[in-house]
Amino acid sequence: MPSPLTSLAAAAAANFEFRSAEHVPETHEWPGLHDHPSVEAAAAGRDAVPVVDLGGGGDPAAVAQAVARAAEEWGAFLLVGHGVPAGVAARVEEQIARLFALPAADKDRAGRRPGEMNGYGRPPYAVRFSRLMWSEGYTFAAAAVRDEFRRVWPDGGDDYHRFCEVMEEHHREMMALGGRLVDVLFRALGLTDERIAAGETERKIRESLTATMHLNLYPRCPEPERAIGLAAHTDSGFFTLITQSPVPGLQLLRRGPDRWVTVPAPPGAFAVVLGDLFQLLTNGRYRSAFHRAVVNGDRDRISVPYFLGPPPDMKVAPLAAALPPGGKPAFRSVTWPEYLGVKGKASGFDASALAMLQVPEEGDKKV
Ligand SMILES: C=C1C[C@]23C[C@@]1(O)CC[C@H]2[C@@]12CCC[C@@](C)(C(=O)O1)[C@H]2[C@@H]3C(=O)O
Ligand SMILES: O=C(O)CCC(=O)C(=O)O
Ligand SMILES: [Fe+2]
Repeated sequence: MPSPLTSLAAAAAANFEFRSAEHVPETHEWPGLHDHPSVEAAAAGRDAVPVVDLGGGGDPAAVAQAVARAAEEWGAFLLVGHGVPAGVAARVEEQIARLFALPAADKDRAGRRPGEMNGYGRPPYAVRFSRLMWSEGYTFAAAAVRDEFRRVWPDGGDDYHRFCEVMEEHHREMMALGGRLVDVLFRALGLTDERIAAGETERKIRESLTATMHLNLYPRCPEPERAIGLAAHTDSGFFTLITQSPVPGLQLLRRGPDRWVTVPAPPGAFAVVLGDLFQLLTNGRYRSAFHRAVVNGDRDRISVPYFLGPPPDMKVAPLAAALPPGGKPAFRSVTWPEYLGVKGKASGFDASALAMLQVPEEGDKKV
């Protein structure tokens, strides 16, 4: 793991102005970005990013089969036919562009404080890296938007109210869609409708979902090959619904041969990315997706990941219904904050951290 930024470099970088940059400075230059080639998603074949259509008329069994394949092989898919009105994403993007265009002093009032998750600034895992990413971010609990954004607009006002209304509309739509998607993912695992509706754990998971939003602005970059918008990682919660500008930038790592597949960004589609806790919940059957965001030489890009996961005090364990007959859970139970602690100590920011929660199989030697 590269050493964290020195305080001097961090201070210099904090004042960095993306808009006036003609080059990528050393503080933002990432080595190893092209260790694997980047490829466009194909229309068919092994690099075709799976598309799941929830639209009416589809055979539920066929939808479940498509979701199971996507979740097992990619840990990600594009979601269409979801019923969320197109205007919601357009309004969200407009408001986020306005937020990030505010004077630095307004945004810095909401700066993320050390040890805190919420606020304006670099994403939490950025402390692990010695280089800076080509992006601005803002993280907040989706249910607390009004309190959070008083930090940016202490006096309230029209801009504040409009921003909050639009984020709340997005939150309502995404939470409803997230609940539907939990059921679809469970059905794809082979759970019966009865179990999904009435199984105690299954119901608890659906009804207690919590949501965090992280707003990303990737400013146009004069040398896009030398910078990264968001370094490669897996998300740690259950799954993430990503709204993105019609500018591709999200990439998924595919193995054998290793390559970064760029996810298309058709208007109206959400990218769904499974996180590590869903991998644990399904006893390893579904995979979290290792992904990153690249930057664009001509255009800004905005993405709005909506992270869904369990409440902080809920222990997540492999679902009984996901175990093979007579099989044992492969992982011990963990809360989301406990898992973030485990992952924070691992060498990469990916699902390999789950290995630390693995239950030794019978017959394994104790060391
Ligand atoms: C809910 C969360 C997921 C996240 C950590 C966080 O508490 C809030 C921000 C999320 C984010 C966004 C950028 C990448 C990421 C790895 C990070 O550092 O912050 C993810 C975190 C995650 O999924 O673990
Ligand atoms: O910008 C994107 O499409 C991906 C964002 C992302 O992976 C994240 O914020 O965790
Ligand atoms: Fe992510």
